[in-house]
Amino acid sequence: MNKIQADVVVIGGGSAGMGAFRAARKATDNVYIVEDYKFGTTCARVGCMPSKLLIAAAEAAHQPKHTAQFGVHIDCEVRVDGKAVMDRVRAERDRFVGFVVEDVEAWPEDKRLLGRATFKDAHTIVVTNQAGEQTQVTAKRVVIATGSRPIVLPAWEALGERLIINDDVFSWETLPKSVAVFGSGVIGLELGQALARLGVKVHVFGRGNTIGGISDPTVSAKALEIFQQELDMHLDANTSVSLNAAGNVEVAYDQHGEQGVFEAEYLLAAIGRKPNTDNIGLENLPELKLDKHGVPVADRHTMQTSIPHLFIAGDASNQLPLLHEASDQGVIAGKNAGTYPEIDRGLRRSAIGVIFSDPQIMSVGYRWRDLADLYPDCGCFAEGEVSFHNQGRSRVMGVNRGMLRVYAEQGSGRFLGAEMIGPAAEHIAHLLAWAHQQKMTVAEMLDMPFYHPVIEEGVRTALRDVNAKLQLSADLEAECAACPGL
Ligand SMILES: Cc1cc2nc3c(=O)[nH]c(=O)nc-3n(C[C@H](O)[C@H](O)[C@H](O)COP(=O)(O)OP(=O)(O)OC[C@H]3O[C@@H](n4cnc5c(N)ncnc54)[C@H](O)[C@@H]3O)c2cc1C
Ligand SMILES: NC(=O)c1ccc[n+]([C@@H]2O[C@H](COP(=O)([O-])OP(=O)(O)OC[C@H]3O[C@@H](n4cnc5c(N)ncnc54)[C@H](O)[C@@H]3O)[C@@H](O)[C@H]2O)c1
Repeated sequence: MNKIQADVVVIGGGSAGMGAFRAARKATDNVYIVEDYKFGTTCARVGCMPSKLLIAAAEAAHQPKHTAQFGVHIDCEVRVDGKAVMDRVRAERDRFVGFVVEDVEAWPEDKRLLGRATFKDAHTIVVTNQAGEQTQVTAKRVVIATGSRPIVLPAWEALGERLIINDDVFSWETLPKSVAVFGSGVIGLELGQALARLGVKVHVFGRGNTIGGISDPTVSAKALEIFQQELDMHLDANTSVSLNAAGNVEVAYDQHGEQGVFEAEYLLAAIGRKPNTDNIGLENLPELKLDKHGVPVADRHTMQTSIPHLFIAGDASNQLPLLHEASDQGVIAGKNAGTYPEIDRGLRRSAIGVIFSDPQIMSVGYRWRDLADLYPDCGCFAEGEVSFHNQGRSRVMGVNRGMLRVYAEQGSGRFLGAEMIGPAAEHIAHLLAWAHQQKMTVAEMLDMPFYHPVIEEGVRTALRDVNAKLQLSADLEAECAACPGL
């Protein structure tokens, strides 16, 4: 067996692992990165980028069919060429992946190991490549950046190749006729709506009437109302899944007494993702503290686990499975692994999440659910809102669907967070996340300029609404700082 002595080994060559490798190399050259499958990252290869390419095609197909409200009529058929759609998705995707791979190939070849890494003990990692050859890396410090994988229910395994995950969608040569999407979270909404707008027959099956992970009941109800107008959704159905005689997937469902059967070419599993920490030999590290999901517990500012020389980053950490978080966490973990035992608290930014459905969904800072837990029954957070139905610019543009709700702290008037479905949510999310990270009060936000007529004037309306409900005083601020959930 080949044997290597390393200062740092990074397990996983995705966005978090790449950030960790670069950051660790600032402290020492003796850093190795191990990738089990292919360099190129989940985000570029089968995640963020190809999903947004598919959504862009869907928007192009959707818009010409919805011009009549402006008195503009396109009196010809919109034709979707499934093969051309998927050709563009894959070609553009490959271009993005190409840039990532170029970066990786600029790194020293001997420091890049291809194969599956597993822990033998807290300093020893065995890497097994596809030919079955093994390399043993003895490392002073380790970063786990192994990402996540889709959850697949055991009952679905019998569907064989009719069961698909996001990776499969982006290798399609053309569009299928029908897909049963399981999960009405981020992936289910983004891919389900895009496929439906491209002419694929789609039914979405969810659980507990939740949609897009929205926690605010008012925003969630609005989102349900909007998406139910466009998509066939069964968000709280009992389902049973089988293969029929034609080899297609058959979903029999019962949604509160309404029964039906949906036949589809594929079942897309989008019911959440699971960190890749259950298959890397962590059982050989008995001193490692794990949470109830079997994921190593880590300090969010240092990414250090309970084994001081072991760090974790990205989806593997199960903290916030998003691309910018994976990159930030990777840099923090890699830097600290490079300089250990000297470690620093890295920058963790305000939370921001965007779903690229139409309308878009976003959340910033604390979600409504978090606040209900932090301030239970003490009345310490106030809520304000705006409906986009009569919002000036949104009506002008015919995108006047949705609702923004903002939250602020009593006493201090500090802006705490927001949830929204509606127009330009990806941009409004940034505006609000920057204000949140700056710890601005609602009054300070209202002192900022708002142009006319813009969709952001809706933000001002929501801020004014919450402002009117705020009571500001040092006494109340102290009282709220002592709320039982904080
Ligand atoms: C369909 C989809 C759309 C998405 N869209 C967005 C979006 O729009 N915006 C956003 O912010 N986020 C989005 N995400 C989430 C984002 O892609 C992830 O949060 C991010 O890619 C995680 O990066 P990572 O480095 O943790 O994992 P990855 O990039 O998956 O890297 C982990 C790597 O570790 C390797 N590995 C695993 N086990 C081992 C082992 N034992 N040994 C060696 N190597 C191993 C894997 O092969 C993989 O290459 C999306 C995800 C999906 C699935
Ligand atoms: N725009 C983005 O930033 C973006 C896009 C895609 C993916 N992602 C990342 O990928 C992660 C995974 O996405 P996801 O959509 O798979 O997970 P998710 O957690 O967003 O949604 C899963 C959904 O599946 C439902 N569900 C659970 N069990 C079910 C069952 N048995 N039957 C039907 N529904 C069931 C849940 O109620 C939930 O609504 C996200 O958390 C996000 O971090 C981000």
